[in-house]
Amino acid sequence: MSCYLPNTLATSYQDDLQAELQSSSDSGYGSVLDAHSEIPLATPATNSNSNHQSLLQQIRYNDNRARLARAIDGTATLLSNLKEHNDNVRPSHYPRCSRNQVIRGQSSFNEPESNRPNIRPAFSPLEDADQKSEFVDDALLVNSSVESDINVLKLDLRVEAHESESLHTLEAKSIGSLLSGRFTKSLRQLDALKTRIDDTSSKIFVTGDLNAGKSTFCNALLRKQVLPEDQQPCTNVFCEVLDARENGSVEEAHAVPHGISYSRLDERTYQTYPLEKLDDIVDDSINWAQVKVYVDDNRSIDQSLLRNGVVDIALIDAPGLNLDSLKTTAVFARQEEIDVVVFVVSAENHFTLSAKEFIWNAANEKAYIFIVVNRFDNIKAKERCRRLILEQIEKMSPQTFKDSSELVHFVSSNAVLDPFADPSKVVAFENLERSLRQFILVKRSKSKLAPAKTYLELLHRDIHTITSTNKGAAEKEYTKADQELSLVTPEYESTISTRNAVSDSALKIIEETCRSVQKYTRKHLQTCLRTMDTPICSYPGFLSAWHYAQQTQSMVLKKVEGQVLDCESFARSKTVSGVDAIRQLGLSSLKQYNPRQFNPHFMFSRRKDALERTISVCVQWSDFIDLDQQEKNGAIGMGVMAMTVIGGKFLSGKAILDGLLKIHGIGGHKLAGIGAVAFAISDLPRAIPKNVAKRVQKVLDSSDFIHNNSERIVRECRTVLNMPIEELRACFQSSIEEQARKKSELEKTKDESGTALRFYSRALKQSAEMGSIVGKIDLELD
Ligand SMILES: Nc1nc2c(ncn2[C@@H]2O[C@H](COP(=O)(O)OP(=O)(O)OP(=O)(O)O)[C@@H](O)[C@H]2O)c(=O)[nH]1
Repeated sequence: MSCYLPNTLATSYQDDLQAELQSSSDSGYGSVLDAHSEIPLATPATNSNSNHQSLLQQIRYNDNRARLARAIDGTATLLSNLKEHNDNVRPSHYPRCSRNQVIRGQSSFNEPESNRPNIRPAFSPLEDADQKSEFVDDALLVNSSVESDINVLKLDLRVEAHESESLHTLEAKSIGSLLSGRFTKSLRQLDALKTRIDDTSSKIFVTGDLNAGKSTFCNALLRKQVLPEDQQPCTNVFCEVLDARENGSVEEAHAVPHGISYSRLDERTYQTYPLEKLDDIVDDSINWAQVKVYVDDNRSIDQSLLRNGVVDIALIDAPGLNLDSLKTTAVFARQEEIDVVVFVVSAENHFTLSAKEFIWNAANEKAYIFIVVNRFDNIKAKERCRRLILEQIEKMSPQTFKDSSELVHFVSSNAVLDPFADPSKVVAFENLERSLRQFILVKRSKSKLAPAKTYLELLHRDIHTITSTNKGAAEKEYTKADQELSLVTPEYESTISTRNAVSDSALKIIEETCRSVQKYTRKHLQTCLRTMDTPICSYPGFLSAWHYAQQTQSMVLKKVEGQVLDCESFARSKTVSGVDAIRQLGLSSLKQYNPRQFNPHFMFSRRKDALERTISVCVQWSDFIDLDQQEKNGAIGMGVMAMTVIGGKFLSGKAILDGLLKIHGIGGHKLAGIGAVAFAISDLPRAIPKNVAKRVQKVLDSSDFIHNNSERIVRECRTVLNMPIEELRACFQSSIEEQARKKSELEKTKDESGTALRFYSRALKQSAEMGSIVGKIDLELD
């Protein structure tokens, strides 16, 4: 476990150290130590500064690590929210922009230009919405230019979209689902980065020419004689030196056979040896692929390399390089967990061909290599040796040569554990150790923290682009819905009130029409019935009295029926006017109103109408005598009786006459009878129309003829007039329903886009803040 200082403590301590360093004449590592000389120029004061700087770097590393860890957590939460919104609320838009817009965008992240990843400049987090709104046109659509705008959240639509779908036909849902996949992938990546920056283990890979003193160098670092040293090449197996606390504080060696994946907890994967037996194992490359050497290092964290307060370091002592081992060693050095490659070269031999090839390749991959020029004590012309070696390094790794004061050290490793050695050699080695510690931190910062920082920056640029796009789209959608609602709502309310007003007016038209028709019908029929007792046809004479009565009755009935038809005709014309008036209401108030064809001739054309207007009456004997007048003449009782006896039998005038005479003869008042008969005959032209009218009237009264017909006619008018009203209502209803549907959709859109607007505004702000924090993290530890 590493010992991290709390951030607040770290910051205050950092400030103190900074102040102290500023007051010092030395500004950094390079000026403190002449790394090319075995005899250090450092004084105790400068050594102290160097220690402080080393500690300061540790603090800064831990501070950066903690800030990146917080940024990763915050970004993961933000990304989860974006995914949740995209998955469950509404699919996100994917930006489409032109290259011009990309060029116009400026990065706001506080990072030196040279350190920025090789990506397009993103929009400033606090950029105004106008610029963004240009960015969101056709937001749902994508085109190839989008590839240059989005990095880690980029949708590879050529691969991810179904072949049959062109980019422009991808629906919002499909884009949302593709984005969701990207969010998930990015969340996984954040998780991996968090694990990576939380990982405190680090490996130093020590390689070099045969017999250059690699094992001696490792032992010097450990301040312990652990690895076998020999005059002749003896290390044939990769030896990894680890802290014994990782092995329950037991010092021992685990020899791992070829083809076996080592697991400390699984004893089947290795064979255990005491450290004293290492000589036998490291030589035996036939049986062992690698050896794990657990060593106790109880020194304080500022002295111990295995446990230095920031990282848990493992040292790997590799077999000496030759043409056979070159390939294997190069593969080993390339491993992800190798943070630092230390190349040990003998000052006496300089670089061999294998060494040159290895450094050349490793320099290309790891950029910087820490070079230990060992056995410097054996060199007399030290300056010449240093110059020659540096010239070689310049050719192999220009980067390493550039920082050679920090990365190239001329030492004598065997002096460290030699109690009689020249102290200056030990000091030189200690300076190497400090450089190595710094180098490890710098490398670690680059290998562990830099990828996290770069990824977070890229991700926040993408999140910024996507949230800007979505915010812009939501804003546009909200404004549009709001504007449309401000038109649709009053229109909808107006349609409802117009519908009510039109309905009232139409009902009024119906009532007025029906009232007028009813009034007309009643009055007309009543007048007709009152005036039908006047002779209606010419009297053909006594002998045709029966025919006269029949004709009179027929004409009376026809007259009544005619008057009913007249009323119907009046009602029809009134109805036509009413229908027209109602339709006019519809035409003036509805945009889409196509009334059905109306044929007024179909009114009153049913069989029922014909029956209602027809009167069924038969001619009767009483039609021939005016009973009122006979009563006055005193013969009523006899006449009535006689007529009752023969009533219905006479068929002609002669028969009537005979009948009348018999009636009066039987009564014994012959003369009076003859007189009465004569009167009755003479009264027939007047009596018949009067009696027929009276009887018809009676029949009509008893059958409620006027009322029934007026009701029938009015009912028909009402039925017909209701039709255009129903049409109008239906039209209004569909118009209102359409407007209500549109209104409800707009309200929903406004509500949803308002929610999205608030959500993306928040996300944009959070991303801008986090992006800015990440941008300010300076991983340079020098
Ligand atoms: N004079 C001198 N001798 C050294 C120095 N460092 C190591 N040696 C000697 O060099 C010889 C080889 O040292 P090793 O540490 O075994 O070399 P190596 O590189 O590990 O050897 P292999 O891995 O087996 O190839 C030993 O005899 C060491 O004592 C040094 O700085 N000065």
